[in-house]
Amino acid sequence: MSDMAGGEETAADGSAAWWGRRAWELLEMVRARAPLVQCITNFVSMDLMANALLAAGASPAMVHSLREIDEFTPRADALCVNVGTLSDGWLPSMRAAAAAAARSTRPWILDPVAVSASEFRMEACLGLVALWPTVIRGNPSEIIALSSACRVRDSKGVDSFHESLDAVESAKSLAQSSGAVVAVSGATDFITDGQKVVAAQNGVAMMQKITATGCAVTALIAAFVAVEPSNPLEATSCALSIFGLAGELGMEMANGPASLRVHMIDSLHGLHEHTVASRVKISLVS
Ligand SMILES: Nc1ncnc2c1ncn2[C@@H]1O[C@H](COP(=O)(O)OP(=O)(O)OP(=O)(O)O)[C@@H](O)[C@H]1O
Ligand SMILES: Cc1ncsc1CCO
Ligand SMILES: [Mg+2]
Repeated sequence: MSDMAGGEETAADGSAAWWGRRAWELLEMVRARAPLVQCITNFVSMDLMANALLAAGASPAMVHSLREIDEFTPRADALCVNVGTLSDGWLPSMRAAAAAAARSTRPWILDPVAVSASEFRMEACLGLVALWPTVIRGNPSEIIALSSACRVRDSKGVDSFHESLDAVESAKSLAQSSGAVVAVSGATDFITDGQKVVAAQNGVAMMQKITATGCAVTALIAAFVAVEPSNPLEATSCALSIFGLAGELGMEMANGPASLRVHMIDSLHGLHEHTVASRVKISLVS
């Protein structure tokens, strides 16, 4: 709960203490409400994504058949669409679910994995961006590529070849053109609504050595936006920071990527108010 003692920290004023309390408040809301998050995601990420959502207190559902969308998507509290292992068969489900979420005023979040890998992927992502995602979260190369809507010739894979700071201007322009909050992950995560820019600095570099940590944090963003749909900028910033904090705590017990994966999930599940309030590192950049 927000502690207004002192009186001066009543808004997103950029103070670390305010953000720490806000992150705890939203995590508590996720734990209390257990939002149902529908995930249409890649085969690599399904397990980590579902377990990260469960550890945070949300309720994951990997539902992707076109025959279930009209019935199921309006009942979900948020939708996460991830094009990591995109195929002709799944794209219609992604489009239908995004449209159904938008129609039922449910937040939906896009993860444009490796958007520059092929024209098929780029066209698919541009089509999905046109369906009004609430948030778009990608690594720097993905956000730069999607923002400029052209292929990045030096990167064809799912990993990023850019630093997140390089992508801030691209993120702002993508946010302005799409109407979505755009988040770029990295050593510092940057989150923007096209005007304000927020930085979230939790996390450890080893998280990049576990496949699908980015996919999992996108799903966590969906859970946070589900409980705070009126403020996707704050919800997205807090989700990224909470996930990074779980990585930091997990790293204290890990020997490498495989054990970090396990300890990160345990840490996400066990987060306490004092740890969140004192270790969340979020600030308003501009
Ligand atoms: N150098 C770093 N230091 C600290 N945290 C990092 C670093 N790089 C990435 N992270 C964190 O790791 C998580 C995944 O981000 P990343 O940019 O690797 O996503 P991604 O490339 O989409 O991953 P994937 O495609 O494997 O799911 C995020 O929570 C991000 O904050
Ligand atoms: C490795 C990989 N390939 C397609 S999706 C995915 C998971 C990380 O995005
Ligand atoms: Mg990714």
